[in-house]
This record gives sequence, C-alpha cells and structure tokens, in this order.
Amino acid sequence: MSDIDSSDWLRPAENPTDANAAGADAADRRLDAAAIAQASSVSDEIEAEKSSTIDEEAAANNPEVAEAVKRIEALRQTIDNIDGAVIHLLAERFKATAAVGVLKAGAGFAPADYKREDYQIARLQRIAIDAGLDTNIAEMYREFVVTESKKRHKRIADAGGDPGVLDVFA
Ligand SMILES: C=C(O[C@@H]1C=C(C(=O)O)C=C[C@H]1O)C(=O)O
Repeated sequence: MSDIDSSDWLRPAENPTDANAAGADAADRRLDAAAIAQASSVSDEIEAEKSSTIDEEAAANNPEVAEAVKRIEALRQTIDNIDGAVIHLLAERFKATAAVGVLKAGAGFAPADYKREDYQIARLQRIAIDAGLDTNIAEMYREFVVTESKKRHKRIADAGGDPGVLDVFA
C-alpha cells in the first residue's frame, strides 16, 4: 500500500502569471486555481445562454441561411472526426501513463515527476505557439491529462501495483 499523501503530488499551481508571457519559467505557466475558476464561470455563462438547433427547416426560405447551414454541417463532420481521433489518442495516452504508474509503483517512485512536467509545459507552449493555438488551451489540456494520470498512478500504487483498478488499462 502507498503511504504517499496526495498533497505531495497534486501540487497546486504556484503562480498566476499570464501563461502567454514570453520567457516565463515552466512553473509560471501552470494554470492557477483562479484561472480555472474564471474559465468555468465563463462556461457557466455560455451554458445559461439560449441554444439554437440548426436544421434544414430553418434554412428553407433563405438561401444565405441555407449556405451557412451547409457549411456548418461540413465543419461539424470535421469536428466529429477530430473528436473521435482525440478520444483514441487519449485512450492510448492513458494506457501508456497507467503502464508508467505500474512501473513507478513497483520501483517505489512517487506518482509525480515535476522535472518531467516542467519539460512538458515548456514543450507544449512552444508547440502551441507554432501551431497557432492559444497557449492557455495547451496548458489546460496538459493540466487535465497529467492530473488524471497522477490520480491513476496513486490508485495503482494503493492497489499494490495492480493496474486492474483502472478501467483504462488494456
Ligand atoms: C506519466 C508520468 O507521471 C506523471 C504524469 C505525467 C503525464 O501524464 O505525462 C508526467 C509526469 C508525472 O508527473 C511520468 O512520470 O512520465
């Protein structure tokens, strides 16, 4: 059984510095709790807005709307393909990190490796900039997957290195 306390590995973000600031340390780019809270309050606002269902009927009497509907439908097919690919990639990522969790539990390593995380933060920021992606999105993605992966490492360690406790380990 692991005696690792979650406060040792679920490190709170240390710094509210703008994630886009050039030259900031990796630790400065970590999302802080306030940024996460702000992002979720914005999504609550969006949630509260009205929703529209786009369908052929709405476009029936207006060729401009009909054209917009056609383009939205084509873009949605691309969006659906991307979402499917992302889920496949996440499945593979969590299988790999679960396998790392088994090795760490066997070797007596803690779930977190902050040196590795700092490398990942800096790398993903560079990739996001090159790709034209908001660097906050890259950091939100990283924060999500790494936090989930460490939770699973802890579960594996608590189960004596048994990955059977996870539903994602193939
Ligand atoms: C998977 C690992 O464990 C943790 C999870 C990481 C991840 O999900 O990429 C990265 C570093 C660690 O804090 C690892 O050490 O490689």
